Amino acid sequence: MSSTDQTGASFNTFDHRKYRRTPVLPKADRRWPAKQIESAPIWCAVDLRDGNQALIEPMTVSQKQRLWKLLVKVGFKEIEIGFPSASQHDYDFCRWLIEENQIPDDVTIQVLVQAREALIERTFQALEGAKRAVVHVYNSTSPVQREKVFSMSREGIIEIAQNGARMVKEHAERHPGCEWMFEYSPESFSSTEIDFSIDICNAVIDVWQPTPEHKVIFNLPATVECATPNVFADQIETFCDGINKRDSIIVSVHTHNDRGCGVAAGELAMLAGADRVEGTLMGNGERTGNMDIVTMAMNLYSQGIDPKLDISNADEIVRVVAECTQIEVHPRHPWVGDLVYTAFSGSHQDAIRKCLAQQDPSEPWDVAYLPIDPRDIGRDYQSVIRVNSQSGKGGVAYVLEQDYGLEMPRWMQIEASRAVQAHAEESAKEVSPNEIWSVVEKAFMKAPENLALQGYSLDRTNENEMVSATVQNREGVVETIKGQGDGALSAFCHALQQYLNIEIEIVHYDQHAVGSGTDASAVAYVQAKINGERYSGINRNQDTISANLNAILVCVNQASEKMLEQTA
Ligand SMILES: CC(=O)SCCNC(=O)CCNC(=O)[C@H](O)C(C)(C)COP(=O)(O)OP(=O)(O)OC[C@H]1O[C@@H](n2cnc3c(N)ncnc32)[C@H](O)[C@@H]1OP(=O)(O)O
Ligand SMILES: CC(C)C(=O)C(=O)O
Ligand SMILES: [Mg+2]
Repeated sequence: MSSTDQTGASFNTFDHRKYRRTPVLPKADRRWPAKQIESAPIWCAVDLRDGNQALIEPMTVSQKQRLWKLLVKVGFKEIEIGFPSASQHDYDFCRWLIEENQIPDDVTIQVLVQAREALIERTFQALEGAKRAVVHVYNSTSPVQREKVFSMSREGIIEIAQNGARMVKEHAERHPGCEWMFEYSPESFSSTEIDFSIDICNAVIDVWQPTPEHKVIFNLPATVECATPNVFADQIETFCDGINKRDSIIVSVHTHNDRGCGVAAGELAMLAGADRVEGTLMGNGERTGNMDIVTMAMNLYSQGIDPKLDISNADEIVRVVAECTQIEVHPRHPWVGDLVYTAFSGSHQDAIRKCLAQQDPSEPWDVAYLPIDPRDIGRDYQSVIRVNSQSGKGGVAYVLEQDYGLEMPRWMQIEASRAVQAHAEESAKEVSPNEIWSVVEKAFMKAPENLALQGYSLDRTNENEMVSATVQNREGVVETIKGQGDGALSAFCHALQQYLNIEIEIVHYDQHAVGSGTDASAVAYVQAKINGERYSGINRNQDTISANLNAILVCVNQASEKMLEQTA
């Protein structure tokens, strides 16, 4: 297939010449780049409308009810509940909210409607009995919509907007029992010439006559995201500068994510003057979705700004949204995906483990690779470090410390990590904490029992420790061996040296307690050079000396096994 450009030349498929660049506004007084976001915007959740209209199977009333309850729980004070004139489901849902008193006093519902008489009438029927509501009316304003969809001049499009605004106002006046608020969206704002966007909104102002006490909302959508976020920010700043009665207007933005910058555009729009942000949880919505409110709220949170939304139970949010929309959340979704606080790679694990160990709970969060404390959103540290073939000693050490209480010295971490790495490479899979333990147990704790310790006694004379130990060999013969040294470990090595006729030199030795009180035990780590080769052993025991002697026995047994293999 081919099409033609303005000069009559044909385009191929995947031919970039087919597309036009979005112009950048010639703006001399750009102020937004020097600003910072200081506080959360007024949030409006549009999950039940924009999110819903994009689903393969729109939500049932009961799914909407569930999502509504979640939105209220998360703390939204403005919630667009649907397009009641478009479907019976949306109408019934609106009636349920009102008739069943489901709307908390501090929450305002919002409904969307086209600028069309019959639809506006039906919308007000749906809102009968509401205490407070935002009626959101829209029509599209961009050149392509004007020329190809509506076949109208700018004047005709302004007339649609003014008629819609007038009808909404008149209906509201007929229902004085409700505290009404009006919202107008020049749909496709981001693709509309900025002077026309300002003109059409000023024309709506003429109808609605807002005041600082009774403001109206102008919601400026990037209906289809078509440029870099800075271009959108320029449009918002220019709009804020040019609109009449700015003090009577709440400037709202509603970005979509076609280029993957929905959140960035929303954030830059706030710098440019937007007061309010519409979006959805995890960004469900038309095509690539709406602006993701969870992401923007967490972006604020991670900068020390109160997002005015409670994302502390992220897993519940993810679960309910996925169940209601039937769309899974990607495991790498910003802030709330399953894998976003998990490090597999060695150097990341090492840095995280060191930083977590130094993090003072009374100091600001300062942990490499973890932009927030995962516990803030209900995640635990358990899953922060996971091990596969990309992992290093830090990860293995972290898992063994967290799950099994082993505080391995650095040299032992290196040994353990080698064994786990070899296992991971062989299996080509993630290695679970259980498997890590099994690998370490097999390699360093459970060497074949060529020699087993049955008991020992110590006798200290002058500077020397005398050890007398009962050992059983693989044939079941029990013997008492004796040695002396400047401590129990060296005395035991001396005894083993004589008994087995081998050379033993302790290269590393460490030990620590695990637990406290009657549950306390000791863990000993020993690395020994036996007949010129290094072996490492770990033993955990109620008794510290037994832990030490057993750890050296692991090394000796490994060496014996190797010697047996070599002579076989
Ligand atoms: C960017 C957005 O998300 S906008 C919101 C979009 N959401 C939805 O459309 C979901 C709900 N909508 C619907 O279910 C249907 O569109 C309904 C029930 C509201 C209306 O359905 P229908 O009357 O069958 O018509 P349809 O939506 O196709 O309307 C197109 C007509 O309305 C006109 N129209 C479209 N939008 C608007 C508007 N905002 N204001 C005034 N007229 C409009 C069109 O020009 C067209 O007119 P024509 O029939 O004279 O050619
Ligand atoms: C109705 C409007 C606000 C909309 O959803 C959009 O333009 O994306
Ligand atoms: Mg939208």
